[in-house]
Amino acid sequence: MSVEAPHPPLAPAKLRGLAHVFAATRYSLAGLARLASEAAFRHEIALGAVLLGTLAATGASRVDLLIQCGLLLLLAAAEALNTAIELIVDLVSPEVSVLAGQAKDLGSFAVSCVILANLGFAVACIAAIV
Ligand SMILES: Nc1ncnc2c1ncn2[C@@H]1O[C@H](COP(=O)(O)OP(=O)(O)OP(=O)(O)O)[C@@H](O)[C@H]1O
Repeated sequence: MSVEAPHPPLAPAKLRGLAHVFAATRYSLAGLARLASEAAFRHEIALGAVLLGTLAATGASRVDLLIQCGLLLLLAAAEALNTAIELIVDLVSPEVSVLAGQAKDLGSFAVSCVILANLGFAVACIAAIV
């Protein structure tokens, strides 16, 4: 008698219209909850609070604050994609390999670039004010 292997859980059915919008919002919130469990993301939130607080305290314009918020959102997006890369690499290559290391290093570099853009913009704004 042959024993069948258990089926992997099926992906959710494709939705359309408003149901798709609500489902996409639910998936995004689940992604945000997963990201919040990453120490790096919590450090970036702290960095964002410091940058926005410093800009506000030095009298930066609303436009500058909006641009900084946009750069911080880009940082959150980069960190989310970096975390996704790390999860996929750990899934397909849990053993040490050159390609796995390079994939993770590239994700880290992407995050570092956006952190530098945030710091550079904040410093330039503050230097222009004081
Ligand atoms: N499977 C692997 N093979 C080879 N090198 C790896 C592997 N996993 C991780 N590394 C190396 O270790 C580094 C850190 O990987 P790790 O998964 O611990 O990321 P992390 O410290 O959690 O990153 P982050 O702080 O961005 O979440 C990688 O950038 C890579 O250089």
